[in-house]
Amino acid sequence: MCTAVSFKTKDHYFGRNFDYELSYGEKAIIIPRNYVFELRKLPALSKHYAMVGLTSVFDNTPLIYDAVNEHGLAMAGLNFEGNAVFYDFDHAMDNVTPFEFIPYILGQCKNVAEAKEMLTKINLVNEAFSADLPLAPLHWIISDSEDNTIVVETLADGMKVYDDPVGVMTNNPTFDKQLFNLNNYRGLSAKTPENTFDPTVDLPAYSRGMGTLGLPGDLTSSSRFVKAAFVKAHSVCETDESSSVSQGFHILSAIEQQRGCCEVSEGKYEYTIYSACYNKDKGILYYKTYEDSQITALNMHKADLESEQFTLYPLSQTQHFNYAN
Ligand SMILES: C[C@H](CCC(=O)NCCS(=O)(=O)O)[C@H]1CC[C@H]2[C@@H]3[C@H](O)C[C@@H]4C[C@H](O)CC[C@]4(C)[C@H]3C[C@H](O)[C@]12C
Repeated sequence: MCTAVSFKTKDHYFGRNFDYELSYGEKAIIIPRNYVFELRKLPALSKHYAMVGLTSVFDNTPLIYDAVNEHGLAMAGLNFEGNAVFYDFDHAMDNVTPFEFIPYILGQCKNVAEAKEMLTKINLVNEAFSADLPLAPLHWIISDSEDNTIVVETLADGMKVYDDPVGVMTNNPTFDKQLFNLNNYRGLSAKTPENTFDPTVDLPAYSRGMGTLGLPGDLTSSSRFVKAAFVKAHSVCETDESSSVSQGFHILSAIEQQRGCCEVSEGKYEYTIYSACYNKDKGILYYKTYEDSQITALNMHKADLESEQFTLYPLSQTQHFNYAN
């Protein structure tokens, strides 16, 4: 399971939990403007926007999970098992493989409006990276520095591009159903509710937080969608960078997964391998891993963005303690 959330304070942020039972050797990456993205069905992208993100690398090729580009457009791929369909080659379209989709969009679009325009020409073609790395059944969230957010799903009846008014995406079911499900929680509130149940009966508010009674806390993708949307909608925080990034991780921690609670096969557990929080305006990736709660920051603007080589940064996987004595 994974969850992505966009939010804003003074700047605009985009966060993502990467939840899974195994790692493909994820690393942080800065990809400069002149790195040549070879494409399977289209001419290479030899000049494009720079980006910072999280990726695995196979055959010296970055296969990006989530990233933000130098114009503040962010994108992430999340599992969409059983729903994602990729299509046969279409001569009338720009055929892009699913593993090329994130760099293809972030390399060429400044914002969601440009991405929407580009999506009208894209056919996500059913070609895997290699025999060892089959097609990943993903859907994608794309969010810009004006906080416009869309979700892209390729279903049996074609590509759907949904406006995402809550700025949240998880996994199944399809996005329209996820959004509709929020209706079931429209009565939830950060405030203590009045007794409308039966005002003639004494029903005292015996606890704080009674407005959130019924907010799901389980690990299903539909519950995580509701919880992330509620927490984001009610998030209150100072607008400076430190407070905003801290708040971003607090939002993500509301739907993080502790190892042991979701067994996906005998002895294998899904857990939050990393949480990433991007400042879209400043091109900074902040991340934490399951093993290291300290926040690591990677600022793309501190790299040479005119270079032709990407730079990889191993994820920190040892806990950093602040010893008080
Ligand atoms: C499984 C990951 C998504 C995490 C997630 O959503 N988990 C929820 C599981 S569930 O719905 O609740 O069951 C996705 C995100 C990015 C994916 C990877 C990236 O797309 C890059 C390559 C793409 C290759 O085609 C397959 C390997 C791969 C390395 C992918 C493996 C896997 O599908 C990843 C790691």
